[in-house]
Amino acid sequence: MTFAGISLEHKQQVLGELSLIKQQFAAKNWFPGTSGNLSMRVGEFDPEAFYFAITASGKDKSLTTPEDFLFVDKSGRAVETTSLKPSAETQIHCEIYRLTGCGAVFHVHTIFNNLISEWFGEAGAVPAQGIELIKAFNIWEENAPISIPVLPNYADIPRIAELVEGALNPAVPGILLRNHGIYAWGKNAFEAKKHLEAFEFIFEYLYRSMLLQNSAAPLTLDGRR
Ligand SMILES: CSCCC(=O)C(=O)COP(=O)(O)O
Ligand SMILES: [Zn+2]
Repeated sequence: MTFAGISLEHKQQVLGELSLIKQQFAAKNWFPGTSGNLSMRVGEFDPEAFYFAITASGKDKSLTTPEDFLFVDKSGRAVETTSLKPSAETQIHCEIYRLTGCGAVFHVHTIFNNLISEWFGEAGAVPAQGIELIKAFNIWEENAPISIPVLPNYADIPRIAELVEGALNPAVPGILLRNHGIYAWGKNAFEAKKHLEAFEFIFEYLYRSMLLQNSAAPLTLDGRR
């Protein structure tokens, strides 16, 4: 046993899963300039005491090293002796776990999530409707509208973390930070990854559909403008 009765085998299984996902996201160029952070809970969820593995701060996340992750408690404090620093955005992960009881939280910066969060930043939410991939969020209603919250991108992370509770949309497992990136979560790493991929599809779809709507007059039936 290690901290809080968590077995070494369970810790290693979590680190293996996170490491694989980190490599998969890096292959999509989802960690430009050391941005992004990933976490996965270890052990059962208890709002009073939970633990998770999280990426160390400031690392090149396209590399795989023995110093990629560390374990923290519900306050974001390291629970084992380490020289590693947890992600600068650990407080946001803590708040998402506390409020949702989820099993994994993934954060990436992409061009599409930045552009869309900025475009709708003033409104405080991104509206989307009629996009098939909302089924990834377990929304099966035909043509259902969804609303993805956007929080301000304060430099002071605890200031952002305290806004998470008021912004959560129980139907939508994600929150955007304006002109910064997205946090997506799920009951486990598989689900959090599925949700993140669906969000990124939706952002690219919205971006391209806005471009199309603003492009030149539609073609006539014979292909001329
Ligand atoms: C280099 S991007 C600025 C920090 C950030 O937004 C991020 O996602 C990465 O921070 P971390 O401390 O998790 O490496
Ligand atoms: Zn970030």
